Amino acid sequence: MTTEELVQQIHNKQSFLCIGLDTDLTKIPNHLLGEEDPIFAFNKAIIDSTHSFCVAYKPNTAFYEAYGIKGWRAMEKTIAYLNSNYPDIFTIADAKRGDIGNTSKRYAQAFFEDLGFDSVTIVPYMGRDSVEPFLNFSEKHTILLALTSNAGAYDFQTKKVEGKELYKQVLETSKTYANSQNLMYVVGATKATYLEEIRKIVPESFLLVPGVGAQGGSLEEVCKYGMTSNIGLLVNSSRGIIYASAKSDFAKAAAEKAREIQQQMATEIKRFKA
Ligand SMILES: O=C(O)c1cc(=O)[nH]c(=O)n1[C@@H]1O[C@H](COP(=O)(O)O)[C@@H](O)[C@H]1O
Repeated sequence: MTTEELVQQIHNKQSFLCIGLDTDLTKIPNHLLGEEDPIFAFNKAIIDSTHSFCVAYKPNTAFYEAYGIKGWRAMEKTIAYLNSNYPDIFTIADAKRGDIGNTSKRYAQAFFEDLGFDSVTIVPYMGRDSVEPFLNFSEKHTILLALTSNAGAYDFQTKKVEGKELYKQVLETSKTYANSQNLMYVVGATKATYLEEIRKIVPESFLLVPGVGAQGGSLEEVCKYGMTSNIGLLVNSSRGIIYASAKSDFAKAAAEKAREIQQQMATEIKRFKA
């Protein structure tokens, strides 16, 4: 999917919501456990009930890999279901990969070609040759961790190296990579005030912003510091939406939660344009 198509979808739906499919068998409603593939059954119900309120879905691969071959199959079925039923939706494999060049190339093939995701999250620590193999794919997006939402982000990402914070170096250096137009960045919603500085370095890039909902980040602050004329934001919530209810009404409850966030987003878009 091109960035232009993503922007169009955001305007059409008045939403820049990404729903995280962090599907956990210990949290899904009991009645689904008797299904042949409970993870896929849960995802399908969540997708069918929420798709009109969001523009992206982000399965975090850890939640699938944890169940071995069954989990991987459920992820394959989920992305195939999205691609055939809701082809306008942007898909993110939250896999946080990155390795030496020839290995990264294989990861890129796995997520972009075999599974058919639009994007994948990548750890920048191994540098240029670990990221560029992902950037080679046209109409695919590489989402580089810049400043993450967790407390450990302060261990390295905000530390100064040669006078500049590491997350700023990640942003600046990655702009020199081949095909850097295919880059997006992760910035945690819990670090919204940093967005002002981040926008000075990447004024137009799309940012994936996880951390509203269960982690307590503020949508209003994210928009205040991070929104651009193309919106430029994909704000993710996982647990706060998909586990809104653990009963048989789980899909309806998720839709209500997603709709609530979509309406806040529509207000933020209006406020920005005013
Ligand atoms: O790359 C991510 O998506 C990510 C980066 C980050 O800095 N913080 C973060 O929470 N995430 C992911 O975003 C999701 C957040 O889930 P909730 O806290 O349940 O909304 C999880 O899948 C995390 O792995």
